[in-house]
Amino acid sequence: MEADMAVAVEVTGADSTGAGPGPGFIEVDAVEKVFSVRRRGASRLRREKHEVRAVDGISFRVARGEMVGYIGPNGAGKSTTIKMLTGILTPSGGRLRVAGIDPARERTRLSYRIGVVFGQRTTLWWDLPLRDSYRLVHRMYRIPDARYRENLARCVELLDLGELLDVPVRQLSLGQRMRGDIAAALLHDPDVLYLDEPTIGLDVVSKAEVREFLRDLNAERGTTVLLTTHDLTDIEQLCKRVMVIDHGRLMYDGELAGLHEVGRSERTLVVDLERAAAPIELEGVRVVKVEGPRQWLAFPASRSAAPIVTAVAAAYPLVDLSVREPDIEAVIAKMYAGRS
Ligand SMILES: Nc1ncnc2c1ncn2[C@@H]1O[C@H](COP(=O)(O)OP(=O)(O)OP(=O)(O)O)[C@@H](O)[C@H]1O
Repeated sequence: MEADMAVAVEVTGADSTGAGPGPGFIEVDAVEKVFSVRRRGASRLRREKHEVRAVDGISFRVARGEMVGYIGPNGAGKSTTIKMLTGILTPSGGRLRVAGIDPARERTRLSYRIGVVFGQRTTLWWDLPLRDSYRLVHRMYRIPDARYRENLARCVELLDLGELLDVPVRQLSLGQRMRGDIAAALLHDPDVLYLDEPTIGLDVVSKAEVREFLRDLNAERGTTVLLTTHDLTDIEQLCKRVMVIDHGRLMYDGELAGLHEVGRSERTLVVDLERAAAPIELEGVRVVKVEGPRQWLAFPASRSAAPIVTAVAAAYPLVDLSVREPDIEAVIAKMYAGRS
């Protein structure tokens, strides 16, 4: 990890974020998950046993009513963490509690307190109309009739499901199905909602609708939300706090603004030259990309862009230029690049 990224690994203290050693609604202490896999070894004949440390000693606290983003690249360990928090997987080490319940030991009891939405899979019955799926959820969770009716009416209104209740799930669009899935996860009034890629594949309008609903749910009901996503706009619009996991380890736990802070270490000057040229060589400037006559020059954010612009303009005929602040994706990509 680069020196200027050091701030990224500082884990915030116990306070409004719920992080740190104090009690939390979700408590994760030095949790590990090691998978044993068999792969073909050098001999190609025998399969050798390997260990995959999917989650490698993670600790965090989430306070009741918090909405926290849980992000990281593919294979970082996000789903494995969520599966342990639902009780589907048993940790290899460490301690977990959700609403005071040990998920692996009391999975059924926990299921009444949590809701889970996987963006890439549906928990609804494919051939049944939405309404029938909800009736099954009603029975499965033994939701009192009045509460069920009230919750269903609220979800139908806020998620705009009225016209869809009698449509078989397989005929719903992805966005409609996602709204249907979110409703199914909330009919039993869970205290905690785990969302795994809730906006994946949705169009801009559907994404906005899902985000608005989640924001209202959190504000009105105080539902604790742990949100896994590759879409950082989800995080920007929903979560003050974000945790970044990579190679099974927590790399960052803090305010989203902190990630921007990290990113401010470097800015980019984009120059359009009159014609293509070799990468520009200037002290303290790094050429990150060249595309025909356009070059991207990264420089420390603490430096002014003016002398760089002057130097480039003196050496090359310039057509256009702009200075770009890093976006959050670039910041996170940089964090990962720094680690590897
Ligand atoms: N059942 C399993 N058996 C063996 N290895 C597994 C198993 N489940 C996950 N892994 C491995 O553990 C690591 C973490 O996987 P995980 O699915 O938790 O990552 P992720 O962050 O959710 O990734 P993605 O964003 O791609 O869903 C990966 O190397 C994965 O291959």
